[in-house]
Amino acid sequence: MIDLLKGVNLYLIGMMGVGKTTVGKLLAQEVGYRFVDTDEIIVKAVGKSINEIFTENGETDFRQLESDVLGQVCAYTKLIVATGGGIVMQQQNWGYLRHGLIVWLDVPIQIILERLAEDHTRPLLQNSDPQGKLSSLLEQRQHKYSQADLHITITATETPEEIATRILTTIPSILKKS
Ligand SMILES: Nc1ncnc2c1ncn2[C@@H]1O[C@H](COP(=O)(O)OP(=O)(O)O)[C@@H](O)[C@H]1O
Ligand SMILES: O=C(O)C1=C[C@@H](OP(=O)(O)O)[C@@H](O)[C@H](O)C1
Ligand SMILES: [Mg+2]
Repeated sequence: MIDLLKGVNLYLIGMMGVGKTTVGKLLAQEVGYRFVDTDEIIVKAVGKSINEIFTENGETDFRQLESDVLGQVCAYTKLIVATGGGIVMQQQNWGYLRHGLIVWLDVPIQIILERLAEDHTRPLLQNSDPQGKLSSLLEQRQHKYSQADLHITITATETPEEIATRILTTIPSILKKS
């Protein structure tokens, strides 16, 4: 697998809560790549949580930081990159993502809601109608996510380990196509 990838980065995209950060760490271990998370880099660079950045700086600033970080990250090789769910909405970001292989983790909204029910770290869901918000975000984003090289549809019972294994077993088929 490592030989097949030839150092090419893997970018995980998809809605918040689909498991990009969790599965990304496992993939990095399996492939022997470094793991990076664009949210984590932003938090370290700014010295504020994602919630604080959204509240104090605003989403527009966050999106600029996200693009800056992605632009810097894509200069490196041998990375598994977990992105934030909204990264697909800036056209400029696709130029960066296309440096590597793009994997869309696709999980039904109902499962995401259950996973994030007690989570307060996603500012876009801190309102009275998280289900409505997730639905409208997915509607805006779905056609962007669908431009990934690999679409992984995840069931309610699939573990992060099983998902990582499935991604790694499917990659050879998309590499042959390109
Ligand atoms: N396959 C899975 N099965 C059950 N829970 C999961 C799975 N993948 C992720 N989670 C949980 O869902 C939450 C969101 O996962 P996370 O990796 O942060 O998603 P993302 O980075 O896509 O927002 C975390 O609590 C994580 O432990
Ligand atoms: O979907 C989004 O717009 C966001 C997703 C979050 O990352 P995760 O997808 O890792 O939760 C984080 O970047 C921010 O809260 C905004
Ligand atoms: Mg994440």
